[in-house]
Amino acid sequence: MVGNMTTIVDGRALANTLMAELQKTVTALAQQGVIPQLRIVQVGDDPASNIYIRNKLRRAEKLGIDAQVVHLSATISQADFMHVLARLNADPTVDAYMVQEPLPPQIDQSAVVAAIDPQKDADGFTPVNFGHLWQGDPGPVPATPAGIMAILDRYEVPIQGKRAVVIGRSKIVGRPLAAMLLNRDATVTMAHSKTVNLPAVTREADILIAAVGVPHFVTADMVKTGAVVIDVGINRTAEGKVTGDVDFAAVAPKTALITPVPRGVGPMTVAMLMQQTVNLAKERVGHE
Ligand SMILES: Nc1nc2c(c(=O)[nH]1)N[C@@H](CN(C=O)c1ccc(C(=O)N[C@@H](CCC(=O)O)C(=O)O)cc1)CN2
Repeated sequence: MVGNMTTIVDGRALANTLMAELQKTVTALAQQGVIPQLRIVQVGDDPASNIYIRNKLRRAEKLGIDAQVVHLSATISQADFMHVLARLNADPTVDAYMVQEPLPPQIDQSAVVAAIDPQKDADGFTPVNFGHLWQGDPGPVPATPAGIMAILDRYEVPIQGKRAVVIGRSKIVGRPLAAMLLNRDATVTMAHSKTVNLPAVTREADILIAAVGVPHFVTADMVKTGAVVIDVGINRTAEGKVTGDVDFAAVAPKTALITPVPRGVGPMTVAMLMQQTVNLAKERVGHE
């Protein structure tokens, strides 16, 4: 049971709405002879990555984006990997590409991200684009936090002046999301594994974002009544199901709005990647 006043976000429906809007741009580009070109670099065969990549390919095909996987061996060397990235950077037919994470241990992830051409950075992970984001002048931005901001906006959650607490400081979610919230004039706290008295910190939040990677980490006592709670967790149970970082059943009745897992933030990640690919393709055409 969820409290009367709780809104449960439907991330899949919202992603569909945004994609229907994006479809108009893709159709207009196609009329100019432009098909956005996305490449997804996959190293090895991580089962979860296979699912996410399949979702991305499906979504791209439906929209009319040409998305192709560059599949590399799990044992590829750093040097060979860098050659693949150099080829993608130099290929004028590629608008945007991303390197699916996680990467195998022999690969230096920071070096990989730094080697991506910032103008083809579908994920918004490069240091250059990260810098732009933190300067309040964003270019391409990471898809998951962009999806969270889209949820907040489409569900008309006020951000300016609100206290936002982000639990988790990853490069994919926590750090860029903190910058995005700050750019929208929230008062942002970044909490993490070394934060002292975390429940006292999270109880201050008007907007609480859990990006920890621990199932049911956020319990009801950590949440202020009437808060907005965004669950970024994708944790696999022993039964192969997906569960979030928030104890949904206990927390939801206290909230004004909450995202479920699955069908909350996850589908928005794929939608935002599509949006970013189209933006980068548009920029290329504009620059021609
Ligand atoms: N280079 C990147 N690697 C990874 C990213 C990323 O943004 N860029 N994010 C995640 C994986 N990811 C996208 O790549 C992703 C995760 C989850 C979903 C999603 O739709 N989840 C569904 C559940 C699907 C399931 O059954 O597993 C949901 O929440 O409803 C899409 C994309 C890590 N790597």
